[in-house]
Formats: sequence, structure tokens, C-alpha cells
Amino acid sequence: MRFPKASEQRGRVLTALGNMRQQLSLVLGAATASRESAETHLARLELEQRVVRVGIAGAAGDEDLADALRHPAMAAVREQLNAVHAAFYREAGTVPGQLRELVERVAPGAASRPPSDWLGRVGTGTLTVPPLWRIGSSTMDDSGPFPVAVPLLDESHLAITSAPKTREAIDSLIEGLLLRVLSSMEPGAVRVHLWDVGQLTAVLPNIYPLSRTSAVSIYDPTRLEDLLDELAGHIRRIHAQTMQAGHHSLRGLRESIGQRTEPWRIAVLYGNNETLPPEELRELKRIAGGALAAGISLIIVDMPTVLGGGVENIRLLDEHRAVTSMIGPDLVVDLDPPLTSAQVSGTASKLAEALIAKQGGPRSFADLLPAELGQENSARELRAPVGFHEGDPVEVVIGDATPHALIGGPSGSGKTNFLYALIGSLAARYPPDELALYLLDFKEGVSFAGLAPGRRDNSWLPHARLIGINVNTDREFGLALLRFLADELRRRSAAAKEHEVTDLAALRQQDPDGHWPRIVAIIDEFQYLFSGRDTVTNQATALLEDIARRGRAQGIHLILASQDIAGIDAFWGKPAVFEQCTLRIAMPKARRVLAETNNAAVAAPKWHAVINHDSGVAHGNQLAHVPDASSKDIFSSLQRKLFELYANDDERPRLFDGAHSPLLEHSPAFGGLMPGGTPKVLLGQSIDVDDAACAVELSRSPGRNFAVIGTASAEALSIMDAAARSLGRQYAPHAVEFLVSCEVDRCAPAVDHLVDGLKSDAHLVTRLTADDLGPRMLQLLEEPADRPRILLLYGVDAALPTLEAKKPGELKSGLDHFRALLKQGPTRGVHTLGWWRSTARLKDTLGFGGPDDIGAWAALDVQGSELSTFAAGQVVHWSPRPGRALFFDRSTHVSPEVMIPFDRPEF
Ligand SMILES: Nc1ncnc2c1ncn2[C@@H]1O[C@H](COP(=O)(O)OP(=O)(O)OP(=O)(O)O)[C@@H](O)[C@H]1O
Repeated sequence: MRFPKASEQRGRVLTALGNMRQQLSLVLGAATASRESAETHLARLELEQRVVRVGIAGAAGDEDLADALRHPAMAAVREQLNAVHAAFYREAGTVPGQLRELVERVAPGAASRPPSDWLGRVGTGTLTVPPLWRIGSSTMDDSGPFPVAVPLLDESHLAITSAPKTREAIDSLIEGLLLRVLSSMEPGAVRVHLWDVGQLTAVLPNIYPLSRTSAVSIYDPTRLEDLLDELAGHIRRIHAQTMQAGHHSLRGLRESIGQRTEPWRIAVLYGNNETLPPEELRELKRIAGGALAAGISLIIVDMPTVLGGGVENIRLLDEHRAVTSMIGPDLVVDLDPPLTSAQVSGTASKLAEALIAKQGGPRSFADLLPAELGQENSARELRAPVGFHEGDPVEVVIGDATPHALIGGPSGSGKTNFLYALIGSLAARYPPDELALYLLDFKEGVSFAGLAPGRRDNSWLPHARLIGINVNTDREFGLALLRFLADELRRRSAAAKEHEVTDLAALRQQDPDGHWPRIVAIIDEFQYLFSGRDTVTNQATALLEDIARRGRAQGIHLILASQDIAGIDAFWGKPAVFEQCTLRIAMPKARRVLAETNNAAVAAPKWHAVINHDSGVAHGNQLAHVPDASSKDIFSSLQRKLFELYANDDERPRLFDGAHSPLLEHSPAFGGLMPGGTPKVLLGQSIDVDDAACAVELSRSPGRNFAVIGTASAEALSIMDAAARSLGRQYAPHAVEFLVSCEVDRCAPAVDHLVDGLKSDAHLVTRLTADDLGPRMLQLLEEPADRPRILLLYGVDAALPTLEAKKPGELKSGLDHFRALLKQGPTRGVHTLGWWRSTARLKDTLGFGGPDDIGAWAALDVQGSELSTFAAGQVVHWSPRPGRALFFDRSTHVSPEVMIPFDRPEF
């Protein structure tokens, strides 16, 4: 074997190394190349980014960038960017055209057209509003300007931010927007509220001509809360209204019923770039959140806050230019040139005139009435307009949330007129089956008298079940009404329980044949109920509280009216009633009817009322002009129509007139008397909701004698007369004997007249003198009674000396016989009806036997303290008053009751 030479070996190694070096250099060369290529790519991308950032046009103007782009390595970047740019602008070039077309389509007429097309014309829009409103124009390229419009009304709020010296431009921008809106929609369809934190003189003075109408209201710069309260009130009310109808927004309701129930509202609030106080800010945000659904949009200027509910922004750059969130920050809006002051105020005047003309001037009572009478159903609530606010009706709702009402107003402020407007509006809508009225007026006067059948007009209001007038001294009548209502409440609760329901609407559903009208009890000057420290006040308070608390569910509603302070003070210690009166109505100058800080009534103009369904809190205020409902022939013409439609002779309203005592002959109790059964002595009119008489039964039981006590002879004669004549009707001729004595000379003619009457009815009547009395009483005790006998003793006290005198040889005096007769007579059919002129004489007559033999009595001018002996020892509250008596029957009464002796012509 041969070994290679060393030189050969070295040569091979060198070759191998050379190869390796070459390979290495190749690899290294490739790495450098790819790095270079990557670097070029990066440079292209960076360049592209820089160009994109400033735009192609910008890059051309930037020397650095322009140089870089010219570099041959960057040719691709140039080409690609140019291609994209060209493609984008091919596309974008169509955008202005599209915007023009869109705005023209959705924002017709005044919403986007130049002012010369619409200034001074009155709008006609009713149900729908354009979604966009033009504010200016913008340009994107050389395809020309396109319109810029912002949403408003149902769509969005607007937040405007100023730049230095742009206040005038902002005013013009807002004026322009408002005029576009007001000129698009029919008069009255949009209301504008203006508030400016710093403006002490005028906000948007050019549109002031509209502020004499409801279209524009201006608020005190220091009282933002007034505006916020008002807006919150509208939102709450509208929300309730739309939700009840099953909608989430006013727009939904409007579209579904095809009718506008509420105006749109725009509130313009100028701030000063300072944050609002926290409470107002919170309220403003709350309002912004719920406003759009209620058709309310806000335009806020320089208020550093974020509103909820959809907001577009406009930020002014200078007096003519702005940017807006509508088209983004890169495009500048050239604001439309401002309208001149003369153009704005001239247009505002024309719109104001159109609105006034449309509202047709002041509305009348007839405008409160529906086209067709009696079409409403009261199962859920009662709802009726009572007045107008700038032509739009303002309603009163009596129902679940507002079961009872409190009305306040000083004398002459139109309270009674308001009640007439309310009664008329309700009665015209709800038939008597749906609504029953109980009307009570404690004032002296006859305010509700016209609703009852009268001498001049024999018609009546068919819904009225009870009309009480001149009851100022008869607080007991108010109590009787409350008792009646409490009884009805119980009856309704029992029926509801029986049908396993909890309220009137459900009861009516379960018992469709039942008669369950809503009951409205109106008590004018109700504070009289509480005017004494006595049992009437205590009982009235308890009853009112009960009715106020439980009436809501059973459809029993109270409307309490008063001359403010007196009435409200009457609620001291009775907060339950006051709080339940969530409906408050304040006549001009009424104080304390609304919430303590709510002064709306102070400034209310004449013949207006502030209607507030929110317990008097300011946000619930609704001002209404109440038409004249009480002048001659206004209400009565409605009453006659309702009378013809519904009146039924069996259902005349009961009229209680405290100034007139009824005649015995007119009393249904007297008319119903006839022979047979236990005789009943009628004494006077009961103070009750029912037309009832006070009566005593003359059964054959011990103690069934009757005494009239006191010196008031007219009343005493009336009671004795009614007693005798009512008894006379219950006996056939000769079936009873009246034994009559009169010891009071001046009463003799009246007694003679009574005796003549009894005789002409063929009754047996025997006249007795004082001397006859004793012997005749003895005779009555000893002889068997062949027929009932009634002793009618006038002024018995005057006969006492004669009766007391004993004849020589006799053991017993006439008085002894009298006492025996009082004791034993009734069981034998001999009853005494006597008039004693003092309690002392009555006690003398009864002697040691005590008061048991006088089972019933009527006291006249006698103090209550003297009567407790005759009323089972109880404390008797009675301050004598003319024309009234206190009546007590031991066998039927717990405590005495006030009675009205019948009217008896004088002789
Ligand atoms: N809205 C109205 N339009 C025109 N006249 C009215 C109106 N309201 C009331 N009046 C008239 O004003 C007068 C007083 O009104 P009203 O009797 O209603 O007041 P009031 O507050 O009830 O007073 P008072 O308590 O003294 O009776 C009446 O002559 C009435 O006709």
C-alpha cells in the first residue's frame, strides 16, 4: 500500500476549507439579503402608516414624506396607497349625495329646507315628527356640501359646548332649531321650556312673542328645580298614562291610538360650564333617562355632564363652525347662517297668533262636556276634564292613586264654581248607575240647592242621591252622612268578601247585576264638622278616617273643600285623612292645600285652579282655567238634559235644608201611618241621610209616656201637634179619646186648632181644666179602659199647684193620681204626652218615683247637664238652639239625638 504525500493532503484540506468558506459566504450573503428586504418592507409599512395618518394630500405637502415616497423602493407603497385612495373616494364621493337624499326624504319642509321656504308659515304636523333637523352643512370633497342634521324630540337629547365668543352663534343655532320644529308641527304640538343659569333678563328674547302662549315657558334662573319638577311631573304622568294603555313610550301610544294625547316638549337649559349642585344634577340625569319616552328632549348648553337616553353633541369651533357627533370629529360643520332677530320674532309672533286662534280663545263649560252623554264606565276610576291649559283639557282623576281630594280656596276664589265644573263634567260622562253623588254644604247659602228639585225648576241632577244645604248649624247632618258612607263601606266590604275580591272593579266583574256605582261625597266647608270639642267632632274624625282609609278599594270617595287654613288646621291630629287626600286642588291664593314649599297657587290667575295629583308636590302641578259653570243657565241646561235622559220619580235626591223645617204632611213617615199595630208618635224630622221622622212607640209597657221639656213654645207646640196628629191617623173614628188640657194661655189658639182638627177627623176629644185633671186621672185609674186614651197636657207645670192641693178628707192629691197614672196608665192603654217648661217641674211631678215613667222626651231650651237624670245618667251634650230639639227614647237610643220639630204655621 502506498501512503499519500503530505502535499496532496494539504491540498485537499485547503480545497475543503475553500468550499466551506464559499458555502459560508453564500449563507451569510442570503441572511444579509433577507434582512435588507425585511428592512425595506418595514420602511414601506412605516411610510404607509405616516401617509395614512396625514392623508395623501398631507403627505404631498410634507417634504420628508414626499421625498421618501419618491424613492424607487417605495414605488409599491405609492401605488398601493393611490389605489386605495382612489377606491375610497370613488365610494365616498357618493356619500354626500346619499346624505342629501336622506335628509330630503326624512326631514321635509321646515325640518331641513332653507328658511325662505317656511319662515312665517304655520305647521301642520300632528302625529309624527321628522327624525332629523338641519343645523348646517359640511363638505368632504369636491362633490359639494351635504346637509348636517341632528335628531331631536322622540329621538335624542342635544348637548352643545361653546367656544369663546360663541354665545350668539349658539342662540342662533337653537333659535333656528326651535323655529324649524315649531314651524313643522301644528300649533300647540310642541312646548318649549327655557332656563338659563346666568341670564337675568331674557333667554332667547327673539322667541318671546311665543311666551304669551303655552308654547314657550321661561323659568327663573335661580329656580332650576321648578323646571325639573315640572318635567319630572310630566314624565311620571305620561309614563303612567302610556303604561296603562300598554305602551312603553308616548310615541307607541300615539301610533297605536292615532291621536296625540300630549305635546312634545323641548327643554333648553343653558349652563356655565360649572357642575350643577348634586341634587339637581341627579334629577337632571333621571329626567334625561326617562324623557325621550315621554316625548321630552333636552338641549343642554355648557353643562359638563353626561346625559342618559341618547345624546348627540355639537361642539362649536368658532362663530360659524362646529363639529358634531353626527358626522364625526374630522368633518367640520358650517353652521347655517343665523336668522335675523326680526325674522325670528316675526315668525314667533305668527306662530303665537296661530296657536291662540287654534285654541279658540277661552273655553266654556260646554267644552268640558263629551260629545255623547253617559258613555263612560267607572269600574276602574272616574276621569273628567275640569278646565283647560292653553286650550288643552286638564283632567281630574279619582281612582286608585287619588281616591280623595282636598280643595282649598279663599272666599270668592271660585271653589263652588270649580265643584260645579267637576260635578257637571263627571255627570255628563258617567250615568247614575256608575256615579252617585252626595253633596253637602256647611256654608250659609244654597250652593247645591239647584241640583235638587226646586220651586222654579223642577228638574234635578239624577246622579245626586243627597243634597244638604244650610247645614252650618247641623253638624249632626254631616255626621249622618259619614255614618251612611261608613255603613255603605261595610256593605261593600262584605259583598267583596262574599265574592272573594278586594276592590270595586273586581266586585263589579263578579257581580255584574249588582248596583255598585262609585260614590263621591262632596263636603264644602267640611271643617265645620270639627268645629266643637264634642262627640260630633270625635265621631266625625273617626268616621272620616275610616272612610278615607278604606274608601279607595270600595269606590267611596271624599272631596273635602274648605277656605284653606281653617280647613287644613282642622286636620291637626287627623293626618290620616289629610294624607289620603292625594288629589289637591288649589284655587288662586289658596295656602297650605299644596305642599308647604309649592307656591303655584299664589301666582295662579283668576278663575284658574292648580290641579295636583301628587299630594301637592310641585312636580304634580297642572294649571287649568276653569270655565264658568255656575252662572245662570249654564249648569241647569246640562241638568235638564241629564234629567230627561235618566230621571226617575222614585229616585229624587233627598234634599236636606237646614234653613227650612219640613212640614209634617210632607214627611213620608206621616203619609205611611194607618190604623193597626202599635201606635207611633211622630215628633219631628230626624237628622239623617234618609228622610225619616223621630218617633216613639206607644206600646202598652211601663214608662211609655212622653215629655216635652223647655219653654220654647213654638217648638213645644210643634212637637205636641205632630204627636197628636200622627196618633190621630192611626185610629179609626171613636177608637181613641184625646184628653186635652192647656195651662198656657197664649197657646190656647194652637190647641183649639188642633182639637178642631182631631174632631173633624171624628176623634173623641175632651177638654180638661186644671181642676178637672185630678178627678179625671183617678177615674182613668179606676174605671176599666174601653178605648185607648191619650192625655195631651200643655204646660203641665202650671197645673201642679192645683194638682198638689188635697181636697179636705181625701188621702190622695191630684198629683198622686197623676203619678199613679204615669206609672200604671201605659199598660192600660192610657199614655201621657205632656209639656213641662222646666226639668225641675218635671222632677217635681215625678217625685220620688224617679224618671223611669217618662220613657221618652224631647228637650228644647234646656241645658244638657240638666238632662242626664233622664238619659240613664249619661253626660248629655246639648247646647239649645232655635228650631231644634234633643230627643231621647230610653227603649231605642244609646244616646240622645238632635231632631228638627216640624214646621207648624203660627196661630
Ligand atoms: N271660572 C269662573 N268664571 C267666571 N266666573 C266665575 C268663575 N268662578 C267663579 N266665578 C264667579 O265668581 C263668584 C264667586 O265664585 P264662587 O262662589 O265659586 O266662589 P267660592 O270660592 O265658592 O266663594 P265662597 O266660598 O264665598 O262661596 C261667583 O259669582 C261665580 O259665578
